[in-house]
Amino acid sequence: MDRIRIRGGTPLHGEIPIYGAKNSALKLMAAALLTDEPLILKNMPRLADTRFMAQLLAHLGVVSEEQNHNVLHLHGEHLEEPYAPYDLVRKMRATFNVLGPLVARTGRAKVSLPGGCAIGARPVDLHLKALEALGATVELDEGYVIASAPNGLTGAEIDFPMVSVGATEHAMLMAVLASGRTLLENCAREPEIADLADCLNAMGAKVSGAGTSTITIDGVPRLSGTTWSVVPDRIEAGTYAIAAAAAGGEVTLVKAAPAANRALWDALRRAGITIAIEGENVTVSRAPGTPIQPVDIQTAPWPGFATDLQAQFMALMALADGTSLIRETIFENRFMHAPELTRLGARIEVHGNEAVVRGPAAYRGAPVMATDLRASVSLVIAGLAGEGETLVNRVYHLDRGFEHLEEKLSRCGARIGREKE
Ligand SMILES: CC(=O)N[C@H]1[C@@H](OP(=O)(O)OP(=O)(O)OC[C@H]2O[C@@H](n3ccc(=O)[nH]c3=O)[C@H](O)[C@@H]2O)O[C@H](CO)[C@@H](O)[C@@H]1O
Ligand SMILES: C=C(OP(=O)(O)O)C(=O)O
Repeated sequence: MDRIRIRGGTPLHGEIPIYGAKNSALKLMAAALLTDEPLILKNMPRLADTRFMAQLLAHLGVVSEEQNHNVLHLHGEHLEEPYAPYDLVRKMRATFNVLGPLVARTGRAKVSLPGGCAIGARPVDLHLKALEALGATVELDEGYVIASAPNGLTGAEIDFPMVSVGATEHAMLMAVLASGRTLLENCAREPEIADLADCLNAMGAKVSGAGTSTITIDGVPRLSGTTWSVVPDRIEAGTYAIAAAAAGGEVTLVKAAPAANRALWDALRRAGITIAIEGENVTVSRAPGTPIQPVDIQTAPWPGFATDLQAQFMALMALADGTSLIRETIFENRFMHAPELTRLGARIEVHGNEAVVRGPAAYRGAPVMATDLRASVSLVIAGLAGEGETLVNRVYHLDRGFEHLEEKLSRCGARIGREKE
């Protein structure tokens, strides 16, 4: 297993290109199941998660081929048995999104309940209710969902009782091939949802309202292939922005889709970090030694502060000149980074869904354990900002969501490398 070694204390200077969004790419890949024509995805991130999704799709009959570095060609001309076994679904959440497209295209599917970051219970009840509302019968049997709609899915009105990114996307992936109109209410509004809707429309679907709380879908009998470019990864961009704020220096994030991260820019500015937005690029700067102000944040569905940036922001707030309060409202167990940040010198008390972060702390390097994807990168940020050597173990979590992390940071002057444990 790999681990990452960081010698901290060096400010970051340079440019970091932002790649395509993992959380969009995975759902776009699932859309390949909806058509017998090729779906070509450009600006694809090369991650453990996208490789894993490609394996699952291959098992289902979608042939995938990397055409060059960031272009993935997917072709589901003839699907295999619509069965997604536990071993191919357990590692991550987005694999579950094959269920709806399989039922929509083939009339049935058997898909294992999903895995993903262990940041909460993460039920899939809303996904299953959407599938039932569209007319499928759904049974649970020994950890598998068995769904059937032999005569196809039928449009329906679905009012989600809570905002869910995955359920909104999954319902769209089902309803595009249903007969008649589907109205989705209380939808998530994340930029990745509009990306998926726009790609589906380019395939011939009729989806309107994505990016607002109400999405209307007029089903079509078949979809064609298309070529689509994945939106930039706002979480990757936000992570490097916070790294530059914590370590000091000046970093330009290239093709960073700044409009997707307004809540973060606002929080960083309140913390005293300079954020300059020019077109699609963002320059983040803090002169080393300039104090960081404490800022309270609360995670919320987009356009609120992203839960996927909460751990990274906590690593920054530990350095702030005073106490900040971080409230996590999306997942009930997303503070696993707090004890690891504490090992590096942070002072954090967790009470239920609130963390009180008492700054200013001076991070000092130590061996730490990555517990989930964004928690892992918060430890990298603390390592970069601190003195001495930090060893981040269990790096496979990081590889789920960050491509070329060490290379991108090294090019900005960080002393960071990967080694075998
Ligand atoms: C692959 C992917 O895109 N993952 C993202 C997606 O996860 P994911 O799609 O799993 O997150 P959701 O928006 O669905 O989860 C929000 C909340 O709803 C709950 N819930 C969700 C579905 C359901 O059927 N029942 C239910 O109770 C969840 O447990 C959670 O408490 O959005 C999250 C919130 O922005 C991000 O942190 C994840 O990085
Ligand atoms: C929680 C995440 O991913 P997943 O939903 O796949 O677990 C994430 O990307 O931060």
